[in-house]
Amino acid sequence: MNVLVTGGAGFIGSHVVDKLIENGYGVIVVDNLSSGKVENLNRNALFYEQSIEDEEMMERIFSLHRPEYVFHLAAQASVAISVREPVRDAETNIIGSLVLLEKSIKHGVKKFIFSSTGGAIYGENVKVFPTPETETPHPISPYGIAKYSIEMYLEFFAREYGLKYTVLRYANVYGPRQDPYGEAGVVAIFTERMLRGEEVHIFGDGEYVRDYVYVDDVVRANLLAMEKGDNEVFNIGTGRGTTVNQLFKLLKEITGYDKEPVYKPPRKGDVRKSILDYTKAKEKLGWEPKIPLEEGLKLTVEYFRKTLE
Ligand SMILES: O=c1ccn([C@@H]2O[C@H](COP(=O)(O)OP(=O)(O)O[C@H]3O[C@H](CO)[C@H](O)[C@H](O)[C@H]3O)[C@@H](O)[C@H]2O)c(=O)[nH]1
Repeated sequence: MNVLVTGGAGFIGSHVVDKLIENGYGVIVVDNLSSGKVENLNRNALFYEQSIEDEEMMERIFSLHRPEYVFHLAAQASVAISVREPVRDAETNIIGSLVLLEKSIKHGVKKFIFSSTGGAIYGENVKVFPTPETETPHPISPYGIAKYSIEMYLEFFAREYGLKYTVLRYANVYGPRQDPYGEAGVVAIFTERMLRGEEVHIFGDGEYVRDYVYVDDVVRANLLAMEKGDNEVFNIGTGRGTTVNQLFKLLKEITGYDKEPVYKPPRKGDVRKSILDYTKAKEKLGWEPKIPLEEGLKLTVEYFRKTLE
């Protein structure tokens, strides 16, 4: 059976591809390598270096390979870039997603599994932690706005054309292959800098709380969504909050880093706290996180050590 993974050369997408191939699926990857890397690509996947906005090419790929499932992970993934360049963000995250949705309907895709954001969708005025899906989204960045728009488009396409979908709202995903050079992905950034013996910067007082979820757990949620959770939205997080200061300490111990952090002014637009309630995913997808933070960080450090050798 053929499945399509957009963003399959990226951090999370490439892990989804690996698992699908391990399970015997024929995997077609569409990735324009804007942030994805060829090294991440599974050699048993069929690869198109292609932007999802390219309607003609998407038509060709869908009619040639007839994917039964679409895992949509291609995105302009930086919140900061979305603030600076909302048009570019919308071209990929809104228009690109719409092209895929149209093709999915036209070619009879069985299910569309959409990677959304838990971190950027609920906004600043949340009162309940861990936050459940019943909290009304109030995205405060073009990135969050685009992700939420696609969630609403999915609802529309389901009602109007019977498209089946599942939305997965991720917490802060970390693990092997996360890019340590971007502006986001604090675990990758800290790990790389500590292993190189470089300065580590903490923005603000370091008391900003996030919910860090290991990439393998996120992959499992994607595969479970093939069978379950039709036309529903799920938080994929751990329900556990960790401050940047705590994260620094944990990684310092694992890597053997011997310097103190350097505190910098707070980063614009950072929410103080984000923790996701995953009760619904547990009940309806049979999903729960399996890798505790300490273990996931060890696995991540091991990976980064190897890439530096
Ligand atoms: O060098 C750094 C980098 C980050 N941070 C802090 O670490 C925390 C986490 O920052 P990230 O950039 O890793 O992630 P965000 O919480 O900003 O999350 C955003 O980036 C994520 C990427 O990992 C996801 O895309 C998520 O949906 C989106 O909201 C923040 O308090 C940030 O200020 C530092 O102190 N120093």
